Amino acid sequence: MITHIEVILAEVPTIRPHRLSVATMHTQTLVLVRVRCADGVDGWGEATTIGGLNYGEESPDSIKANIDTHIAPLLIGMEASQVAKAMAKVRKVIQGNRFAKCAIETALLDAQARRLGVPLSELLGGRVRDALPVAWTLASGDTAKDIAEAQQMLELRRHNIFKLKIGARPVADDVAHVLAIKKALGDAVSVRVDVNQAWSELDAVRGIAALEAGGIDLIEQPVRAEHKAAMARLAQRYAVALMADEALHGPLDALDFVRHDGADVFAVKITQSGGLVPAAQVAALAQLAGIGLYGGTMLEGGVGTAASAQLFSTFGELAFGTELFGPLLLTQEVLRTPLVYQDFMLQVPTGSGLGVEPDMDKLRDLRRR
Ligand SMILES: O=C(O)C[C@H]1C=CC(=O)O1
Ligand SMILES: [Mn+2]
Repeated sequence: MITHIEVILAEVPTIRPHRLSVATMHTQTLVLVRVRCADGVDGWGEATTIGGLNYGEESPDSIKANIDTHIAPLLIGMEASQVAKAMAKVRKVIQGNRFAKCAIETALLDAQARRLGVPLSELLGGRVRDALPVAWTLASGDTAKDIAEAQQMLELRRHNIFKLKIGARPVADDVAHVLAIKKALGDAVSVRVDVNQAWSELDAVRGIAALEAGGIDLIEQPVRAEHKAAMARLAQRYAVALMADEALHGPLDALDFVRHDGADVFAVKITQSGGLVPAAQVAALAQLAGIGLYGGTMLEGGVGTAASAQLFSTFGELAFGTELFGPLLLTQEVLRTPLVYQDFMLQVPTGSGLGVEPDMDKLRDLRRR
């Protein structure tokens, strides 16, 4: 039986300012959810987002308030091992709140997988890969600093895929910044961009043409999420891969993209999709339709990153890799044993459930009071 649900907000400084077109991050507010059950098993989930309300319509504060006030009371007293029944109740009664739903579903699945003594991936169809390629995001705001950071990552053999955050400056300045980095890093390195919705369709026509000619591999969410028709026109116009991110809020959006040939690649995010199970449906639609897959992040800490890794390990096709580097952007580790990044890959945890344990002493120090 589910007995307690607790939401912990923990403030963790980033290793450097992280500049997106919608926000500059100096700290990340981790949103952690702990579900406790009468049989003594605990489950953990994460609902971390970016930039308060700058990126999406749920903030750390709204997630905590809505779980505490509206979602937890629905679940207390329900059978903890019947995860699908519990989530069906939440999805029937609660509108929106995808991040909150994701954290709750993750925690229930973590607890159930621990009970069964299997990694969470085995409740999601089963893992077909034990390690995931991981991109690093260059977002210092300075071309020379970004090049030095990328070269350091290559030397450490931590990342050989780089995503550049653009869209805050004029298109020509951004293009010059990206192509200078691509030129410095060379052909063996994959360079991608994330515009985070900042361009008009006309900006995008000009920007994408220049980036494609300069050897950039992937263009993420160039136009506003609502402008799906513009995204489809761009995807059909250019050979370079176009990826949907903010426009993808779960399986129904994925179906819409499939129907309209609206994107070449999907950034699958467990929080944006509303949970691990709907995120698996997004991926299934992509695979059936021949759309490429990329494992996205909301810059979660170790709990959410492990949850995403458990799901992404089940993807048969993962042509564009993942960006599960969230814990590496933070100055503090919140797991008792950190996730392992080596040889350009994240090792998928092998223990039962998520395969990670939050460090309660650390969380006590970092939690917002
Ligand atoms: O993809 C996003 O829009 C969000 C995020 C992922 C990596 C990063 O640096 O920001
Ligand atoms: Mn993105």
